[in-house]
Amino acid sequence: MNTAVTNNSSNAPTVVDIRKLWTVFKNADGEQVVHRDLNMHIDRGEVLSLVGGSGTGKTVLLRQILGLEKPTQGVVEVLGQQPGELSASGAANVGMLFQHGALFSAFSVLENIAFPLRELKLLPDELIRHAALVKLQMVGLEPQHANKSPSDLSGGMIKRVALARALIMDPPLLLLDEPTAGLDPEASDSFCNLLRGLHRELGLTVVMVTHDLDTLFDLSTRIAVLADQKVIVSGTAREVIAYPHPFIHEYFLGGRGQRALEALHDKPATEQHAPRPEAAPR
Ligand SMILES: Nc1ncnc2c1ncn2[C@@H]1O[C@H](COP(=O)(O)OP(=O)(O)OP(=O)(O)O)[C@@H](O)[C@H]1O
Repeated sequence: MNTAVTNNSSNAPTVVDIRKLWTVFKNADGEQVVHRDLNMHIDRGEVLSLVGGSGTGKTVLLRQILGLEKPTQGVVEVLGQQPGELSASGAANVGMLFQHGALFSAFSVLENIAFPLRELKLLPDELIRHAALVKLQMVGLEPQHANKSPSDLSGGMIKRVALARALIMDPPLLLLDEPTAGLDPEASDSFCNLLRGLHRELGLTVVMVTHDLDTLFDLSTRIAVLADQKVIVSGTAREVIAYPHPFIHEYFLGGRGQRALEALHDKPATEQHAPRPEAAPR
C-alpha cells in the first residue's frame, strides 16, 4: 500500500502533535487495539477533519486531545503541553463542541455559556455575564435568548449555545464532534457558515469529526483518514479520494459521496490545501 503524499508547505506552528500513539482497551474478548503507532500533527489555522469507519477511534482521539482520556502509550501534545496536565489557564487552550450540545437543562442559555468561566472562580459575576453575552452575539443569537431554557431552543440554537460555551475562554483550538448532526439542511448550512466565519475571524485551529460529507467538504482544509488503526492518508479531498484503500473507495465513491463531490467540483482548486504525510513523527 502506498503511503501518503507530498510535503507540508505551511510554516505555521504545530498546535496538536500526536506521536507514536497506542490506544488499547481491555474487553471480554481480550484486548482491542484502536490506535497502533498513530502519528498526526495539526498546524495553526487548519480545519482538520477526521474520517473513518465506525469504531476506528475518532471520538477517542478527540477525547485524548481534550485530555479526558490518556493514551495507552505515546504522546499527545496541545501547544506543547500534555492535555491531562494542563493548568487552569492552560485548560482554556481547547474548546469542545459535543455532538448533542450537552447543555445543562437546569441552566439558562447564559448560565450554560458562562459555566466554564464561572468554574474558574477568577472573575467577578458581572464580567462573566458580559463575556457570555458577547459570545451569545458572536454565534448569531439575540440577547433576548439569554434567559431561555435549553428546552425552549431549536436544534440549531442548541448547537450555537454549545459553541458559545466552547468559545467562552477564547481557546485557540476548537474540537467539533459531529457539528451538524441532527440539523436539517438549512440549519446545517447556516451552522457551517457560522463556523467558517469564526474560524477566519478568530484564527482558530479546528479538529472535526463528521460523517456528513457536505460539512466535510464545506469546512475542511485537510482530511485525515483513520483506518487500519492509524492515519492512512491526509490531504485535500481530491488527494484523499485518489488514495487506494477500500474504505476510501466505499466512503467517498458511493452514491452519497458522489453527490457531495459534485458540489466540491464547483469549488476552485485554490481553496484546497497541500497534502501531508503522517507516516513519521517529527
Ligand atoms: N472507555 C472505553 N472502554 C472500552 N472500549 C472503548 C472505550 N471507548 C471507546 N471504546 C471502543 O473503542 C473503539 C473506538 O471508539 P470511538 O467511539 O472512538 O469510535 P468512532 O471512530 O468515533 O466511531 P463512530 O464513528 O461509530 O462514532 C470502539 O470499538 C469503542 O467501543
